[in-house]
Amino acid sequence: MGRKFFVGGNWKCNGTFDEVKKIVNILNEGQVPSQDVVEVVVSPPYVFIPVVKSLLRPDFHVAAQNCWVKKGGAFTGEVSAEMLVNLEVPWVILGHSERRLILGESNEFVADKVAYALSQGLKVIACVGETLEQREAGTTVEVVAAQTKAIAEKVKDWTNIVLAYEPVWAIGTGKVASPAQAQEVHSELRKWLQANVSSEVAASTRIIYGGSVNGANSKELAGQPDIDGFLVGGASLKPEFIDIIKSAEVKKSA
Ligand SMILES: O=C(CO)COP(=O)(O)O
Repeated sequence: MGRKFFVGGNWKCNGTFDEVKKIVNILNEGQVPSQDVVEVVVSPPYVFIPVVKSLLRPDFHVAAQNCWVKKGGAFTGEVSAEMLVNLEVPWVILGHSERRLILGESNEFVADKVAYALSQGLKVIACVGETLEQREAGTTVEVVAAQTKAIAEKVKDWTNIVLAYEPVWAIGTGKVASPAQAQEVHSELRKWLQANVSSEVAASTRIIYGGSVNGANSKELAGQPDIDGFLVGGASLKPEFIDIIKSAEVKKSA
């Protein structure tokens, strides 16, 4: 199958110029498995992308945290996919729950963004996930399937998509999904892809987990068969991000 382990660090709206340079130093000094074993991407706020790109070790790559839904133009405050391509930013995170819930991005809007970013040559980390209310109502699988379906309706080629399952109740709360809870949803997402897209896409698409991942819980999560990596928030700003990257070794020896 060959799904290479993927670890993304989502810095969200954090950091000063000096703090960002410090984080990059920590990353540059970290001893991690080779690029054959793990793909590492960090996602600074837009304004820090150039400095991070210029200082970051060449085996780690950069992602933007969002981009505009279509070609740039008169859209004050937005950054277009073409601009990211122009700056040689290879990845973009789209559909993060903070954008869905705080900024009101719908499943369709996120799907349009994914399709447009891919059409411009970007690789996309597409996020899905349920709220606590939805989990308690027993609708988790329905919710993530609807989010994934909206994307599948607008995208034919899944080669450049990583799907990130991020339960909203686990984000920034310290309440990590148990390995079994995360595995269950990842397995359902893979089954959904198999039934609705293709067996090939189901087998090859990386499904990564996000929500209170840290250096202490990443190994056990990585041991689950359908967890192909992580999207890390808070802990990606700390030295333990290196330990999370190292959890890729669990897969290698599996
Ligand atoms: O939202 C996340 C990554 O995109 C997860 O955030 P935390 O790791 O801080 O819970």
